[in-house]
Amino acid sequence: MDIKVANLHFTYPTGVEALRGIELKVPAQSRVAIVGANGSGKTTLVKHFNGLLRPTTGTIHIGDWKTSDYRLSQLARRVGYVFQNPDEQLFKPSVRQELTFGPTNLGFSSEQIQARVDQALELLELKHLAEEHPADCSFPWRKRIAFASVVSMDTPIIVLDEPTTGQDARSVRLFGHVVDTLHQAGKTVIAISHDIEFVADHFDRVVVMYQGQVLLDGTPAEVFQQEDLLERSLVHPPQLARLAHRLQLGQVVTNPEDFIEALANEQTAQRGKD
Ligand SMILES: Nc1ncnc2c1ncn2[C@@H]1O[C@H](COP(=O)(O)OP(=O)(O)OP(=O)(O)O)[C@@H](O)[C@H]1O
Repeated sequence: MDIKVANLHFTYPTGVEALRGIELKVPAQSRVAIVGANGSGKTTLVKHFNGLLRPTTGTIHIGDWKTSDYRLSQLARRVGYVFQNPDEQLFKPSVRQELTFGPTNLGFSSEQIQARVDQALELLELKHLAEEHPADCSFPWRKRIAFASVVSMDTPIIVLDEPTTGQDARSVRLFGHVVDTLHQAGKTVIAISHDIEFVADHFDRVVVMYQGQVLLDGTPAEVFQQEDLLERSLVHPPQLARLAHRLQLGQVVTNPEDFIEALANEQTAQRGKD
């Protein structure tokens, strides 16, 4: 299901002009990371996708739905939103009930609900906590529960706001695996993230925001070579990309395999010159 944002402006009641003319098209089954400095408008933008915020001017289409024509509860069928702070999201007395709430509200049959809840518990490795109260779990686990409670809704689009904050390396790897699995299942995953290695490893497209506008939009390789513009938006390319740049390897690399290949190519080229 495509997302189309046209000339989106949003001003908070306080007068802060948070979005200033956003144009964005996200085709179905995309993996898009939104990066940028604090206050650049990332959260304000994604909150428009599921109707948590409504445009001051401009339009958003989710598939054939213009969001301004639909209620929040209707948009929840198409866009699942995982809050940055899980405590804004979790309110049920057990993890299982938390995961059951969304699909129940969407009107799935009890068998479908059971299947979705079991899949989400399995995918996010939460089975052992199914009967626990979310409030008794630590912050990283509450974030994981919040993530699972949106996965269980089985929406075609999932938005993650800073998913890896506070997570250890193992959980970051798991979250990356979940992003890849959702993508393979045909879903669009959009993540706001300051974790640039996570972005480089699991997303095909990077949108850089700056002062309420889209500053850069492209593949990780295209975006990470724009060092000057990234500097302005306080985004640091992944360490490997910076190292490759310092070594003048002549291409943008974001993973170890590409780095080794680029280094080997460079050495071969050097030997050819000697
Ligand atoms: N509820 C609000 N009321 C008034 N102004 C707000 C509100 N939420 C955000 N803002 C302002 O809108 C601008 C964009 O904020 P937003 O949270 O969208 O940025 P962000 O890029 O997501 O930042 P962060 O990385 O810190 O989450 C900022 O100037 C922020 O102070």
